Parts: sequence; structure tokens; C-alpha cells
Amino acid sequence: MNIVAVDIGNTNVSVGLFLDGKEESIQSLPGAGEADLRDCLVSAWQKIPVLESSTQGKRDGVIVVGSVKPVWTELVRRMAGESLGEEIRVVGEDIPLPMSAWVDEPEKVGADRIVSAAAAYAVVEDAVVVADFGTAVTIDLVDAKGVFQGGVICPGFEISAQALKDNTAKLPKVVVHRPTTPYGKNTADAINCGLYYSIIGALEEIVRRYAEEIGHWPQTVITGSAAAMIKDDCPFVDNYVPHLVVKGIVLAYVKHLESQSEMD
Ligand SMILES: Nc1ncnc2c1ncn2[C@@H]1O[C@H](COP(=O)(O)OP(=O)(O)O)[C@@H](O)[C@H]1O
Ligand SMILES: CC(C)(COP(=O)(O)O)[C@@H](O)C(=O)NCCC(=O)O
Ligand SMILES: [K+]
Repeated sequence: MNIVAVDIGNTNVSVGLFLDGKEESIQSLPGAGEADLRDCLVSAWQKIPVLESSTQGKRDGVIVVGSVKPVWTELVRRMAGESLGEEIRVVGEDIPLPMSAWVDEPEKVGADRIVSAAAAYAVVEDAVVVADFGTAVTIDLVDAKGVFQGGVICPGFEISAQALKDNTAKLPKVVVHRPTTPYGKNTADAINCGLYYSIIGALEEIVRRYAEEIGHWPQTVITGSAAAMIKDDCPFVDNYVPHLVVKGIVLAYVKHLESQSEMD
């Protein structure tokens, strides 16, 4: 089974190539760069073997998209049609979500949250917290039975840094990095420490509250572009897994195939 899995976030698009179900490559691209995205999709797709039975060079694979940004879903749909002659399959539309969600309106939960929760639960097989440090920060709880119970949504580093600049006269725009001291001796460092440590503090406090609710400290997995930067300052986190959403998109497709073959 060969898959090009496309994770469309609010800032970046990640394209994963899986041959025979095995990860071959995952590349992240700033979503706004249309030409790069097209090149990336085409080059991943061209690594998928052509079907022996096909006289038209049809490739033996699928393009599966998980998206929280509908305009970019349509962009990728158009690119796949124009450049590859392929239709995309969208998680939550053409492919069922891989996990049930006990929330008010399951269809409104970001597909990225559900697929990464499912990917983490598939490994942990117990209650698990999945925190995704992207444009927004989501910290979600899956129970021991593998049901998505909900979570929290906070601003990501970039949004918070921009908000401080936009709503003040004197604060500069900071690109957050790992601080060397707990407090800053100038404005930029003060903002940097504030944003950096408040996200880590939020994660610890929120997991602590989840732990109180379920009666034990759950395994905690972090992902998203900013997770690599904070992971060494989060001793309470069990795993850092890059590209968990991409892995969850693949899982959604695999589960869908399995449920179809059970029905045959
Ligand atoms: N070094 C960094 N400094 C500040 N923010 C960062 C850094 N690395 C990543 N980020 C954050 O990661 C976000 C993009 O992460 P990503 O997981 O690709 O997002 P999305 O899935 O929402 O597109 C940016 O909005 C920014 O908040
Ligand atoms: C919370 C999110 C904005 C996170 O997106 P991201 O940071 O990955 O770009 C996204 O999952 C979303 O739009 N969710 C819909 C609302 C919800 O999950 O309840
Ligand atoms: K996120």
C-alpha cells in the first residue's frame, strides 16, 4: 500500500511518502509556497510504482489529505488533478475519522487533532495526552478505551508573539527560541522567556488536571514544529514524535481499508 499523506495546517503543509506502508520521507513546506508544494507533491507521487496492469502509466497509490484549512485543501485538490491526474481523498470526508470522539460536535474537531490522537493511542494503547505545538497549541486527552475526550486550544508561539507586538506601542516581534536564563534582562528576552515558559507551564498544568480527572498521570506525547524546541525542558513528557499528524493520516487510511475488507 503506497500513500502520499498530506497534512495541511494553518502555517505549513507536510507531505509524507509511505511505500508498502513504510515511511520513506516527510517534508514540511510553508503553505504559501505554491510552486514548492506542487514540486513536492509531484516528486513524492513519482516515487510510487506504476501499476503493472496499467497501459496509461497509472500509479499504484493514493493521495490522502488531512486538513484544517479548507482553501488549501482545494488548492491541493486542484494541484493533484492538474499535475498528476489524481483525485485526493480527504480524512473526515472520503475517509472516516480513525477514532470516535465523545465531544459536543465531533465533526467540528480538527481532523489533525483526531488523527494524531489515534496515532498516539495506536502505540500507547492506554490513556494518552497528545499536545501539538503548531499555529495553535492543542492538548487533547484520549481515554484508556481509545475515545477522544476533548482538550484545550491555546495560541501558538507565533500568534502570541505577533499579538504582543500588534497590541502595544513598545514591544518588538520576537521569534521564540530556547532561553538560556529564566528571566530576560531586556524586552525581547523578557517576551521570549514569557512565551517559552508559559507554554511549558500550560502543558504541565493541563496534563496535571487531566491526571486528576482520570486518576493517574497519562502518557504524554508532543508533536508539531515547535515541539522539538521545548522537548528538553519538559521532563514530564514521555515522547516527542515529529509529524504525528502525517502518521495519523496514514493510520486513518489503513483503518479504512481494513474496515472495507472486513465488509467484503
Ligand atoms: N523556532 C520557533 N520559534 C517560534 N515558533 C515556532 C518555532 N518553530 C515553530 N514555531 C511555531 O510553529 C508554528 C508552525 O508549526 P506547524 O506545526 O508546522 O504548524 P501548522 O501545523 O499549524 O501549520 C508557527 O506558527 C510557530 O508558532
Ligand atoms: C485548533 C486548530 C486551529 C489547530 O490547527 P494547527 O495549529 O495545527 O494549524 C485546528 O485543529 C482547528 O481548526 N480545529 C477546529 C476546531 C476544533 O478542533 O475544535
Ligand atoms: K496544532
